[in-house]
Amino acid sequence: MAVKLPRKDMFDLPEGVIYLDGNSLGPLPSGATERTAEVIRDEWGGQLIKAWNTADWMALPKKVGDRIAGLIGAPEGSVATGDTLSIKVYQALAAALKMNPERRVILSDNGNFPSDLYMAQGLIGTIDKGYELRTPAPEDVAEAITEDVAVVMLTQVDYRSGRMHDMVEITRKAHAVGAVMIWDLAHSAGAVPLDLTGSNAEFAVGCSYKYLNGGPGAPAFIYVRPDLATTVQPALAGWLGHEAPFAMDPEYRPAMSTERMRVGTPPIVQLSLLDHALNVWDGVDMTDLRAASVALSECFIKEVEARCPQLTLASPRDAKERGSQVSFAFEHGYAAMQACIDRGVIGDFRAPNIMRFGFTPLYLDEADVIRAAEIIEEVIGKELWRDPKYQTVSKVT
Ligand SMILES: Cc1ncc(COP(=O)(O)O)c(C=O)c1O
Ligand SMILES: Nc1c(O)cccc1C(=O)C[C@H](N)C(=O)O
Repeated sequence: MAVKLPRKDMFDLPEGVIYLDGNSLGPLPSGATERTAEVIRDEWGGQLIKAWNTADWMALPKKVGDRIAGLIGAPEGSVATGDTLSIKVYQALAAALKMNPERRVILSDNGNFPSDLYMAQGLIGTIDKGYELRTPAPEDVAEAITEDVAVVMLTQVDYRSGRMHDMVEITRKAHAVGAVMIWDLAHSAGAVPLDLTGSNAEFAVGCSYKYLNGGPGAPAFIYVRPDLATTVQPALAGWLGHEAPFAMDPEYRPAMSTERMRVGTPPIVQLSLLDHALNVWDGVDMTDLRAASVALSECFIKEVEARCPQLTLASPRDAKERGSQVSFAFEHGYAAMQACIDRGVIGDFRAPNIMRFGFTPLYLDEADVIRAAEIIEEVIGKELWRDPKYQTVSKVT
């Protein structure tokens, strides 16, 4: 049975904070501290190296991958976890290029997260076979899927604007010209309903520290379409992707499953925390979540636009074209965001002028959104952002 949203009691949020940054780093799920302490004390401390077997640590990446699969419309056994998202982007891209050896074009868009583009640039430099990375504007991507494209690699929900690509339609276009499709779901997993199986995409990747609330540095995931799981060639051929890691075979023989996308030792403490964090999704219907996310975002846009004519909506106005975040452009966005944070409304800033707010119906309701809009109105209307203390830009924005 679907549970009612929000589930605020399932998170340990600080008093007096309206958290609109779960799209960058999800908050601490209740009980996660205790679960993590238990893993450290009882499993690592008490069982030492035996815990790989006695606590079944080695099975944890797959267990967590199966739970994530359930949230992204993928079958059991199709998702491997570990490493960072940047690494998983590299792995997916390297494998995808091998599937299309005659072509030399990687198509992405110029709104993609820089690390995805850097990974492509780095890989191209390493292979050194004349590959080209094309990055048209997001709205021109569909048109740019031409017969010379080897791989289309896109982030479904744009990290800055929240603009959402049509996963089914773009994948269909990619396949129509014989290109391989990779989706980065960093800003989608746990934010919008997904049907990876239905999309027919070959690969998807994502992180678990945003809407999945796995904590800073939580492991990433990679989906491989099941029919490719035993043929895809992992470029990062680590020992834990080997069919029999403890055979200590000097020859690499990939596992006959998606587990071949594993590389090295899994981060057990962080995976255990993520496994615990995923409990909040039990019984959540993603259609209900989406409906609540749209309602919160629409309410926020309406309230902020009515109160702050100085801000310009930088996200699509049509909810169908947006993920679960809303961005506003404002020349003094950095300072204004610091002033909001000081008053308990936590969003973030993305250069050059974007104030970014994430909507996570697991722990937000309409009253939070209206209160946040009131505080933003105060900051903008009274020009509180002019205070000199908000002008120094921190290392992490
Ligand atoms: C779309 C997207 N891709 C890649 C990354 C990089 O992820 P990581 O730092 O985990 O490698 C991020 C976030 O930082 C992201 O939002
Ligand atoms: N991964 C991050 C980090 O290590 C520090 C600060 C922010 C992040 C983020 O995830 C940024 C995020 N991908 C974004 O959309 O901007």
